[in-house]
Amino acid sequence: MAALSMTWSCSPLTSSKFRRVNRYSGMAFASVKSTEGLGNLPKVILTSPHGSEAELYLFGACVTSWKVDSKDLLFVRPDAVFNGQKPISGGIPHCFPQFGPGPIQQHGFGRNMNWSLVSSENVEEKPIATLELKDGPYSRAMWDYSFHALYKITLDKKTLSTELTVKNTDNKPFSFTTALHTYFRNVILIFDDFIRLRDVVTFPGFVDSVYLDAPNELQLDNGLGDKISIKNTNWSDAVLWNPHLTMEQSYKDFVCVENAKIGKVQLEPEQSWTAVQHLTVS
Ligand SMILES: O=P(O)(O)OC[C@H]1O[C@@H](O)[C@H](O)[C@@H](O)[C@@H]1O
Repeated sequence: MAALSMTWSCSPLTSSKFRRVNRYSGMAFASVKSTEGLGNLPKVILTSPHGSEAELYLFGACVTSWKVDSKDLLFVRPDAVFNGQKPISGGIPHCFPQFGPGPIQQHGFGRNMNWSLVSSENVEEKPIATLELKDGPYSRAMWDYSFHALYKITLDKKTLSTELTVKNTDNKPFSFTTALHTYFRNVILIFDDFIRLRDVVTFPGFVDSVYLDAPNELQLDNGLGDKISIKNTNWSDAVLWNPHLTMEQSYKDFVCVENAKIGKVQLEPEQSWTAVQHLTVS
């Protein structure tokens, strides 16, 4: 029986002793690139060495495209505007700090403010961009609290992950509701919530439903040959929305499956809340 054994003598890793060799020479690298998108808005492109790509706008921290094998699994509505005034209607907009209608603007101001890119890195061939949003005069006029939100987007071969952390940086408690209002490209409107209920929810017409305490994995059959797993940690609720005839030109092309927190998140000063979403296509 053959065995291979190697003994290494340990010496400090100094640059004079070791020559760095590029294991992946000739291969593509993960990258995070800042550029300009539609309406001259700042855009970030994440490219994975495995060929997948994601695009996000700093305005609203909105991921507008997620391509695997050159196929975009997200959908941007044909009526979307890229003018830095109105939220981008498509991709993955944020609803923060309010989901739906209420005391402040519909779905809150998070999708209507400029976030900043605070870091970009490549970890184990995965490009990662982290965006930040803090309160300012615009948010304070509607919601008078100091907060700090971080949004980390990681791209892998077949997975797009997002991690949202909201911290209370005020000296008083606050509460909020929130969602990731994901628009999926779709043709046959079938939503298969197979993990817990083994139910299939179809979209025969207008659908606008909130599922409290939803399973932490949902499966979407987009009718285009893809099954998309929508897995989450801490997004306890789900929202399904398709506008049907109120958006006649495009309702057949998308469905929104939203990871949400409809029950309020209550944060004391210095406390934070984190929720993760993984979209994986197979
Ligand atoms: O047009 P907006 O503000 O982006 O909202 C779209 C829809 O968002 C969904 O999350 C809501 O459940 C719907 O009621 C709403 O119509």
